[in-house]
Amino acid sequence: MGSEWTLLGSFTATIMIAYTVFDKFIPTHVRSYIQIYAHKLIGFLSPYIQITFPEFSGERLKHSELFTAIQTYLVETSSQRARKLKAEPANNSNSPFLLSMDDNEEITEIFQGVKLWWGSHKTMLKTQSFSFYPSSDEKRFYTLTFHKRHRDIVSRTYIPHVLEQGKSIKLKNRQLKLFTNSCYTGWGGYRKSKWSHVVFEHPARFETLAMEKTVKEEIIDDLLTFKNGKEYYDKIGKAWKRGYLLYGPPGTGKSTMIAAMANFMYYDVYDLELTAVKDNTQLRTLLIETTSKSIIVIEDIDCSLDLTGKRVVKKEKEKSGDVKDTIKKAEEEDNKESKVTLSGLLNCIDGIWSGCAGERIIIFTTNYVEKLDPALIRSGRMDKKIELSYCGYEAFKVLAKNYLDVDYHRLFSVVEGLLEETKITPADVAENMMPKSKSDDPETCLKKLIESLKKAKEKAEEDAEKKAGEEEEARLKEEKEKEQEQLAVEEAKSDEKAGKEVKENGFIH
Ligand SMILES: Nc1ncnc2c1ncn2[C@@H]1O[C@H](COP(=O)(O)OP(=O)(O)OP(=O)(O)O)[C@@H](O)[C@H]1O
Ligand SMILES: [Mg+2]
Repeated sequence: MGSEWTLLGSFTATIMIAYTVFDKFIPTHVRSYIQIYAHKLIGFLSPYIQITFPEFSGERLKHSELFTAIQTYLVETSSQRARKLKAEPANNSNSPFLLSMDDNEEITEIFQGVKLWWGSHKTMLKTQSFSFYPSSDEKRFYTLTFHKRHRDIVSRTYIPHVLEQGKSIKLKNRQLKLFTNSCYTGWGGYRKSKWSHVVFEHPARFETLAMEKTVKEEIIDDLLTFKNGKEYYDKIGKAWKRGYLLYGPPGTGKSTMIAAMANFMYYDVYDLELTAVKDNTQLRTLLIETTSKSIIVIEDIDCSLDLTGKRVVKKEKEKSGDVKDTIKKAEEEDNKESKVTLSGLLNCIDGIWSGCAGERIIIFTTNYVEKLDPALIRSGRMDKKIELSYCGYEAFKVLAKNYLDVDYHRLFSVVEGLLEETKITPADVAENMMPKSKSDDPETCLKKLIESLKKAKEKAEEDAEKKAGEEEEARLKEEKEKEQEQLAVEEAKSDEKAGKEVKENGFIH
């Protein structure tokens, strides 16, 4: 700032020193007069404007969201520039502590060619009352100083920019949550389902997801377009939502992709277990309770809902093997209480889309896409269908980088050849390639993988041969049956003919 400001600074400092020195001797009402006139004098002489952002606002002294957003913004921008910093514990997993501008510290910032000064301050209120909380008497505030000719740009552009940035940084730094719904019995024996959550700390990222590069990029683009599409969705009059269907055999990375999406978008995950929801009404309540910027996941949709609307307990069936018992149990349960139906689910999804503002993604996963009702996966409900399939060479290279930290190895070409002839899931490739001891180098691990790929290939060939043999046997059997049928028809015909002749001629040759 110019010499004018320096002069003013010294003048203010002198006033402040005088104010501090005589603090104890001057009565409160005289002090406040001095304060008012000192500020008026400064305001009259100075071409600069100062805005104060207090930590608490309103009659009930609510924590100001404005202050929090500025604080977050300044933590990100000031820690590089401020010379007096303070370290505070952070409650996110990115870093154990946060560095922010210390009290009574000032930093400068240039925004669109405009110079601005941010100051961080703290005052102590002198209260008579006793408090257990020493910090409750502290009043913190930020000041923003700028030349009065920039008043418009600061109020119309800069402050909204700081608030928006602060909010988005806060969102990025918050801890993601994984919600699951569980059943409990409320008053009067009424069964309810409610969300409970844990911190979501899945390490999956798109970079470590093994799949074709082009498909991966397409999905990332789609997610980014969705994230930045608020205005577009408003313009076309559509709720800001997107539905994904992930399908493919077990172990191809459907759940891993959901975790990667959540980390990429910074969205909470609501893992909805339909079998723990009593009826359609409860389902609606659960979905309405979800917040925006979230991913609602219904895994194995074909197992959670029968497409005629009747719930089945396929997973249990598979586990126990005792089909009759499980069906009986499921029937008993169904008799005891109502159930979520396909139409109920569809209504809830459409309801939540139109009824709740805010960005939401809903993801269904299935191993059997062909079993799903077309109504469930029609465009508008499921906007994008993503197939996760067996491991190809590109996906293998990502896994090799993840697990062995190699970009290339002479054995890659052998693996490539075998992958073209074998169907193996990324989960199996990962399992076979993972080093089992410290002495396992990339070569050993790749050889192990090659061995299991060869075995898988042999087994597939054997299975194919067996299947071809069975098909041939079935074909021959069918042909033989047809021949016998034909023979029987012909015999019947000749018997009929002979019978006619006997009738007409009255004798047998
Ligand atoms: N495409 C992939 N990229 C990286 N890792 C993968 C991939 N697919 C599978 N994996 C690995 O295999 C494990 C199992 O994968 P995941 O649970 O995502 O499969 P899924 O498709 O959800 O299977 P399911 O249909 O049985 O639920 C994961 O923990 C991950 O380590
Ligand atoms: Mg899964």
